[in-house]
Amino acid sequence: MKLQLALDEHKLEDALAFAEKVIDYVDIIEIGTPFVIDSGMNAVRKFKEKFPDKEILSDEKIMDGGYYESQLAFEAGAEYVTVLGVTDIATVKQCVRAADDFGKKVVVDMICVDNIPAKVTQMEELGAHILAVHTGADQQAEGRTPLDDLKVMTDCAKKAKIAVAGGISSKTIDKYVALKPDIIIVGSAITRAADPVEEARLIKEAIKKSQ
Ligand SMILES: O=C([C@H](O)CO)[C@H](O)[C@H](O)COP(=O)(O)O
Repeated sequence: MKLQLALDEHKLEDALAFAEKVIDYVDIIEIGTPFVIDSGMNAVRKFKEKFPDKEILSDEKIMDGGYYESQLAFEAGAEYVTVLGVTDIATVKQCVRAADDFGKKVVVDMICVDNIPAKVTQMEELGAHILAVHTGADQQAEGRTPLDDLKVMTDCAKKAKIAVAGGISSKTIDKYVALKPDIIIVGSAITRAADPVEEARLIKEAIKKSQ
């Protein structure tokens, strides 16, 4: 089980310095969507240069132009790119084609997908590598969590790897690791913590204990 650190709100130089502090606990560094909007593929390149042994995810949440937008991430050094599960199947197919051409992976973000079992079947049929259960920041603000969707996903996914995101912290991590996803994604609980290193350490410890 890997820990993915989502960097959403930092500027590039601050993000690089922040990541340095917690890097020992992190397997995948996510260049989060707001960060991609702010710094683009330059952030992916800079993170890959500074942390060549870590995997990088470019959280583009692709909605169209699947091949080209995936290619941008992979050429910049990302191992993973995200596409939205709610988009047209043609776009997901193009992302998967790009990932296969570059030897990289596509993560389908299931945010706002209503029928998770049907979408899982469709995504697995077209070869999506990872499916991410995701309760977005605005949904979290209304009191929602990704736990129930993760249960549904673990019951129906047969071959894709599973990731989960949405307000997970050291206080809630045990409920998520118990369902054995392949990747746990944590953003604000670490980046906004009073002590980010301790928060990252506690989360990584819970992951290790569950294995
Ligand atoms: O994908 C994300 C969100 O849509 C903002 O871009 C976050 O990176 C993801 O939800 C993880 O962050 P937290 O929910 O703060 O843990």
